[in-house]
Amino acid sequence: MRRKEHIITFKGFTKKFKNNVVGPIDLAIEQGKFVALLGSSGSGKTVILDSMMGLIKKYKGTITFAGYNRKRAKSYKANASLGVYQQVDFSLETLTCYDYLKMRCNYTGLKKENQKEVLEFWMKYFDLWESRKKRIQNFSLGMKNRVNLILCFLNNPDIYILDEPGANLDSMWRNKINNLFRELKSLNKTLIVSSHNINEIIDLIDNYIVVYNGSKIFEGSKEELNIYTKYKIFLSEKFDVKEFREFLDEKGIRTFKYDEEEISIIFATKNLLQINWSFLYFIKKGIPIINVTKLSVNMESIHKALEDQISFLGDETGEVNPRRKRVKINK
Ligand SMILES: Nc1ncnc2c1ncn2[C@@H]1O[C@H](COP(=O)(O)OP(=O)(O)OP(=O)(O)O)[C@@H](O)[C@H]1O
Repeated sequence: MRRKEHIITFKGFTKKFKNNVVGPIDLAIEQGKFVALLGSSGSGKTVILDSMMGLIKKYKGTITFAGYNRKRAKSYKANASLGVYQQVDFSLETLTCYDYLKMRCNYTGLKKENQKEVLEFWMKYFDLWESRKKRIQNFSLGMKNRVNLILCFLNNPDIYILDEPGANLDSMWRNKINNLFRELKSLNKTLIVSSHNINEIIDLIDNYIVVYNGSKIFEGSKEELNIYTKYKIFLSEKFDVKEFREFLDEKGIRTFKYDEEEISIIFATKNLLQINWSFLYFIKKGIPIINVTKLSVNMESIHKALEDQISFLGDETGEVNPRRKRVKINK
């Protein structure tokens, strides 16, 4: 069997702040995998990502990134294979889009003779070529976000770190980015995406890392996370809810809220194929299906999926020692 190659590792990583601590955290990210780093606001995602990128240097433990120890001076060399997406605020940026991106090309070490071709390709891809002579500060939020996205592709990196990539983008752009991610996957690139909401790319994710109050509470695959996808199905007429629930129950599919007024019911599946059972049921009954909506996977559903595996020290009332807010790691 091929040995797993870990392109990023955290060993005993601990970052202390005055009133808080992130860690200790151990992580191992395999080359070619897409990893979602999930956690509610303030759980530690940015601290983890900034440390991964080498922006935070003072911490306990060891981080290796593309073969470099992040604490070593030469670790900046690892950034040649790194593409980062963060929401940069361009409100004070007086350069035109083209000039700004050209300047950023110089930082990435992209050869001068290749810069024009690369810039033209990505600006056309993200539909900014026509606006290349306009100042970025006057761009719409969506356009600024696309400039941010271009930044992470300029140096054709092997590792991508993206912090909330779907924000301020409409569905057309999110689909386009999804296709781009699919291509990156086929090229064996590694991608770490941090998000509150992972709906758009859920099908592309191999592994999940979930953090809570500065601790890692889960690291593993979607199957291990035991997360299911919820669907809401709308019917054209009333049906025997009890019988429908029993039918799905037999197939191992959980059902949730029935809304009598809109005649809809929510059910949850572990794989896409299971949806067909509900279609089959209503087709057999001759009840027309009006619509089926995929509901979002949010932090609430992730915490629910982990409920059985974790026991929180402290409670909702906040009676936790803020300096050592810990949860048991169950892996
Ligand atoms: N420079 C800092 N000084 C003091 N505390 C900090 C600092 N940076 C982060 N923290 C604390 O560390 C914890 C983790 O913060 P972090 O920004 O990593 O959360 P996050 O998961 O990225 O949240 P969000 O989704 O809102 O961006 C928080 O309690 C935060 O207050």
